[in-house]
Amino acid sequence: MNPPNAPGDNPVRTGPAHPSVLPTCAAVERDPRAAERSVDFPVSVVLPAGGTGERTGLQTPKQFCSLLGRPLISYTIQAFERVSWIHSVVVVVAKENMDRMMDIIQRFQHRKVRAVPGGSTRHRSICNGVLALGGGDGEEEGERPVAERPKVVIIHDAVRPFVEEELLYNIAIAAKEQGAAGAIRPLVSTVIATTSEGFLDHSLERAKYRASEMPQGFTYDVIYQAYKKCTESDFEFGTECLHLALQYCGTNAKLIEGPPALWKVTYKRDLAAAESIIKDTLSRSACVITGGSEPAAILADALHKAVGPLDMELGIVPDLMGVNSGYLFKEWNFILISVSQSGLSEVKTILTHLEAVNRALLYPVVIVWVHLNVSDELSVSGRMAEPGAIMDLASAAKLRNILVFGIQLHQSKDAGRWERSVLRVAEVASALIRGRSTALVGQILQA
Ligand SMILES: Nc1ccn([C@@H]2O[C@H](COP(=O)(O)OP(=O)(O)OP(=O)(O)O)[C@@H](O)[C@H]2O)c(=O)n1
Ligand SMILES: O=P(O)(O)OC[C@@H](O)[C@@H](O)[C@@H](O)CO
Repeated sequence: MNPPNAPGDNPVRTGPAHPSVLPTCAAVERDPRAAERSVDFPVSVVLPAGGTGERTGLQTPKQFCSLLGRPLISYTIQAFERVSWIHSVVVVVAKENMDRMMDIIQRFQHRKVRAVPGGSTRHRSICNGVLALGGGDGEEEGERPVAERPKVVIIHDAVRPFVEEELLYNIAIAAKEQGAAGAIRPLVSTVIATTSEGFLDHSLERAKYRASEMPQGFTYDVIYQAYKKCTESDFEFGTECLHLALQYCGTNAKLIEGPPALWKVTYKRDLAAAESIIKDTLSRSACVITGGSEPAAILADALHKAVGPLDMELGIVPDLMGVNSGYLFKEWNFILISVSQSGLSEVKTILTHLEAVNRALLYPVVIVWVHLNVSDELSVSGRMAEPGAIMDLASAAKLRNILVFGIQLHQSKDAGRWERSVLRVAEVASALIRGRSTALVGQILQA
């Protein structure tokens, strides 16, 4: 690949279309390009988060375990507060976690959310959440006027962070029409019944059964009455809200098959899987900033053509001013190419922009700073800022959830060497964006 003629610095978007709705992870805020659905009745949400997460084997309840520096429950809350037609969210947490929950709501600036005390079982916690929507304080029922109660209540385990607006909409509409609705998935394993001695008694015909997942939706009256009428045994041992609606309200829930991403974080491995999905979702696009210089634009164009290793959507711009400031939002990462003496000033400028829009509030932003040495000197540090200054800048940015990594590249007139260097920049930049390893922050890697 020979260095091409300098392309214009027009924004170039390549690769897969930027997801308008992130199917596996809530975007920072409601995506204006997401299909705008309207719901003409009030919908509220109950997120049961009062468990201890015993099956993870961890001290911290799984809903509070961090994924990319942010508690799992914050991702789930975000998935709901970005939906414009959802009126309010009630998070139900154990009393001993109430302060922690309030801190999360405040720290991550969650809106439409309030926390109420949970119960000793999942059903008791969900019931407390439903009572809170009716005007109670989460333990005693209140008498909020019917007009102020939600028409539909969506119930969703707080440890299921991957939920799409489209499914929520379908569940809410079906719940209003049928009284109850629930998400289902095909069974992966066959269900069998055992004898008391631990032997196979019989197996169920898998094709006739489905796994009951979340979200589920109910008209407020159905779920309220179901909890009013259910037994202590239901509260103590039950796991299925749809069953309560059928048993105590005669309501057959409408079942809606959801996407594979509905799974519940149950075991420790599920936390790692969830973080990996979030990392993948956040690594789908990068904005390449050239500063308007010709050598940088040539490199940017070469990166744009090296789509293989850098398998992500690229936008190429000279700066982040004017219309280009749009790249400061959503899930864009940044590849900043500088050829100036130190280049630190360009990094400082982009850091200022990112902080001005509070972009790193909900998840870490990656800046890969590529220092293109166009001088004849071969020395690595010939024209670059002192490594110490770079580390100081990157360490300070890391405290603000912005990860700055460096790549040193020497422009070569030898076509073959240049091509190899460009591919290395693409590979290293891709690995840094996808890996988001805080251990490499401030390091200068060689391309
Ligand atoms: N008393 C309880 C128990 C569970 N839950 C919530 O119900 C959801 C699904 O329950 P589960 O996955 O079983 O969570 P835990 O009970 O915490 O897990 P474990 O059984 O491993 O302790 C979780 O968000 C959990 O926090 C709750 O609100 N109140
Ligand atoms: O039983 P657990 O408390 O682990 O999880 C709750 C699940 O049973 C529940 O989320 C779905 O099956 C839908 O009811």
